[in-house]
Amino acid sequence: MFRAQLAASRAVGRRLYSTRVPQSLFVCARSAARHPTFTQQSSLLQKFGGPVARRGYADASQKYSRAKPHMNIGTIGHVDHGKTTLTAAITKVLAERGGASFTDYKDIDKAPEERARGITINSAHVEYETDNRHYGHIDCPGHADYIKNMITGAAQMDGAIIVVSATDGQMPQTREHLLLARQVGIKRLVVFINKVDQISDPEMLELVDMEMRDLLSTYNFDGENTPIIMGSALSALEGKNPEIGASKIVELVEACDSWMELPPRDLDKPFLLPIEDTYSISGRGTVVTGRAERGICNKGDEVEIVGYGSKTKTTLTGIEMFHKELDRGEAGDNMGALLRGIKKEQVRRGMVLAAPGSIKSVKKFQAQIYVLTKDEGGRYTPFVHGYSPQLFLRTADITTSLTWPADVTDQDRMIMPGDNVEMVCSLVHDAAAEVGTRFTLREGGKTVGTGIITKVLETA
Ligand SMILES: Nc1nc2c(ncn2[C@@H]2O[C@H](COP(=O)(O)OP(=O)(O)OP(=O)(O)O)[C@@H](O)[C@H]2O)c(=O)[nH]1
Ligand SMILES: [Mg+2]
Repeated sequence: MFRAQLAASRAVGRRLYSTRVPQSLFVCARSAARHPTFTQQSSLLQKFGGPVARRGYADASQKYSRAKPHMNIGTIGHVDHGKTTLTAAITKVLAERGGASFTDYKDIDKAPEERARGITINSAHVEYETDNRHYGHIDCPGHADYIKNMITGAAQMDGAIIVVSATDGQMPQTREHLLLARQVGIKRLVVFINKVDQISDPEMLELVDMEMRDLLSTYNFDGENTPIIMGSALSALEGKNPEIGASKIVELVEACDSWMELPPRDLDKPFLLPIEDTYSISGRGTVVTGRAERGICNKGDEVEIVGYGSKTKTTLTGIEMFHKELDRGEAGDNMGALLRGIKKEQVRRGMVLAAPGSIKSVKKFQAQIYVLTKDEGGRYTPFVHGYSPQLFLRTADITTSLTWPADVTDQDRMIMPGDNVEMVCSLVHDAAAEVGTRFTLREGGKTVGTGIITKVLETA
């Protein structure tokens, strides 16, 4: 039965794509074999496309359309609360309405190339369209061990759907993810209370609703007005109980459209793209991927690779998004960028691609840091001057030592969970950063603090 559903939604997906491109897809498929786009050749295939793109149908004649505004959202929340099921359900329901190609649960969670390359569970990307918007959607893993991925995944989000199981209510990672969402600049969330098929007592649902509104307010979100949708992702995915299944997915997507605001894109600022991943494409060069944080870039532009001791100039020879070529990339785009004459070894995750001279790489800075409490998933015990956690800044992951600024007289003072302190961070490697850049501190699989740079003390 499932297979029939899959085939049906793929047929919808095919129709959708074939109306977008003037040629029949089979022609595309043939020409794609001769002129594959560079993301197609890379293992990005799974990450950046629905079944159509993944099977190699897209080709260079498919230009990325900017007809609808693009927004990056995703599912966050506690482990097993149903984030992946919900992601699959959204693509299924929208595929039936012609706005997506169905990506099944197993395709999101167990991407074959992830297995082949031996990466642990990574954030997975899917795309879909509503009447008003084009969404890129990241499904974040909820397990505490995968929080590192969640941080870089969440860093690409303009808005998020926080999934809470009605059977459990809010859990430690519900809180941790809310804090991280705040940290990475997400302003508005939509709540999906999942698994309502398992709840018979409406008061229980009311309680989860109230608790979530409180929690949202605690983390400075608009607890009162945030849309909360109650439904069952599994029912929607299995095509059962439409009153808590498909219709709730439609409500959820409408809530995303109306409540989440398109973020202002910093188009006037110099171009900056934090590098998330790198790929080597035989015969063409090296591709870096990530979400452009600010500015615009054009094919042929000169760019600089900054961080980890590098300050290398190169030329941007190709730009792609969701397997479609672009002449221009802009802030908010989740893109692949082809670099001229750069070897894969010269670039790595954590570096940035930037307009030449627009950002410096720093080694030491002063920052305002909030130390998480144990209830927020942080440390149970205080730490002292000299403490060395991992610092996550954009896509970079660097060991740092934390010390008191010289003007603090009591240098032996302990830093308690829940403290808000100004400290000096000395990095083992340099990273592109400036005043106002936010970061997270982690230790042994836990987020222990979050911070913002207030003063640069030493550049690379
Ligand atoms: N009864 C019921 N079960 C559900 C529902 N949604 C998801 N599940 C089940 O809950 C389990 C976890 O679902 P996932 O979608 O994998 O959860 P997740 O949040 O992505 O989990 P992680 O990625 O590991 O954090 C699976 O067994 C699902 O079938 C629902 O609406 N009702
Ligand atoms: Mg999942």
